[in-house]
This record gives sequence, C-alpha cells and structure tokens, in this order.
Amino acid sequence: MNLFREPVENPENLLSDGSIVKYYGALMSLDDADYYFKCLLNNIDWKHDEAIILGKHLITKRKVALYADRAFTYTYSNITKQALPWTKELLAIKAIVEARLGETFNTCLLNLYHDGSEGMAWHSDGERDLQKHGVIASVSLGAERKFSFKNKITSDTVSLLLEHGSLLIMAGTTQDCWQHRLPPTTKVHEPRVNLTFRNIVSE
Ligand SMILES: O=C(O)CCC(=O)C(=O)O
Ligand SMILES: [Fe+2]
Repeated sequence: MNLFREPVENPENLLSDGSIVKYYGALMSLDDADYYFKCLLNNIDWKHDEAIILGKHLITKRKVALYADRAFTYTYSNITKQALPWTKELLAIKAIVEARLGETFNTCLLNLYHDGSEGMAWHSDGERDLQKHGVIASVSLGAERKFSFKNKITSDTVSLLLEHGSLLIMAGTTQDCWQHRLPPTTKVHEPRVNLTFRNIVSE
C-alpha cells in the first residue's frame, strides 16, 4: 500500500498542444476508497462486454456497466447497451468528482478487471454521442495499474500509475490526437474497478 497517497492540488498537464491529461492523485480517503470499491464490486450490474467486429461476436473477460441520468441506449462496437439509473454510491462518487473538478457529468461507464490478465487495448473514446472535447473523468479503485497514452502521429508514449481512490482527467483534443490503453500485466492478481464519467449529448 502506498503510504504517501495524496491529492495533487494543481496537477500538471501530462500531454501538450491542446491535449489535456491531468492526474489528481487521491480523490478520497483510503477508508472511503475501500468502502466504495467493495460496494461497486457487489452492487453494480456487471456484464461481460460484447462486440461484433468483422462479423464475429466477441465477449470480453472484463466486465462493464453503464449508468446515466436517463435510461438511454448507447451503441458501440455494433452492440446496443441500455443505461441503468444511478445507484446511491455512484451518485456519491459523482458528487465528489464534480466538486473536485467544477464540471457535471450525465453518464458513467464502469469496467471491472478481475486481475492483471485483463486490460484494454489501444483506443480513443471517440463515440459519436460523446460531447466533443468534453472532460472525461476517470476514477480508479482497487489494484494499482499502469495506464498509457500514445500519440497517433509521433507514437510518443506517456505512462503513469493509477492508484486506488485516484482521479485522472482527459480533455481537449486528447481523443483526437492520442490513444490510451490499460496494458495487461502478470504482476497484478487483484481486481480493479474503473469509472469514467462522461457527457453524452445525443437526442
Ligand atoms: O480502465 C481504465 O482506466 C480505462 C478505461 C477506458 O479507457 C475506457 O473505458 O474507455
Ligand atoms: Fe477509454
């Protein structure tokens, strides 16, 4: 356990030229992070993610869930997902994030990685309905994992560790100019939950 976990008051931009990634460190106390981690493991409607890619129906080991202000449907990778109404704990975490950032969010996509064998490949969060250049706020709970960004033109990479109870934001042109991934690792044997708060603007 990292004994030096602290909030970062004015985090620096880890990228440049209009692409913004900032790591805010600890968003909450260790006790709160432990509490929310347990709640989310038990109380979220976790489902394996599905995609239809090149006509093949793929099912991930990682589990996902989608919560939002409205019960809208959301289509990505040719599969339609139904957003569920907020739970008490998700609303509480959302309020902490909104207070820290001075931004509001209407949607949360959650990922559950059971251990280091599960990750997420290089991608950008460029879904059609996502607010263009809006802030995406990423909260990490559970196992500490490496997170990386790769510039789409230069292939420059920037990596950092996402700690238990921490907050990271992506904004500006980050999704246009960079991809990000959660690399798999043989070193991690514990689960991790990630929440990305977003704004969906369709309809
Ligand atoms: O698990 C993470 O930290 C990142 C998840 C992610 O990139 C996504 O849900 O789009
Ligand atoms: Fe992403």
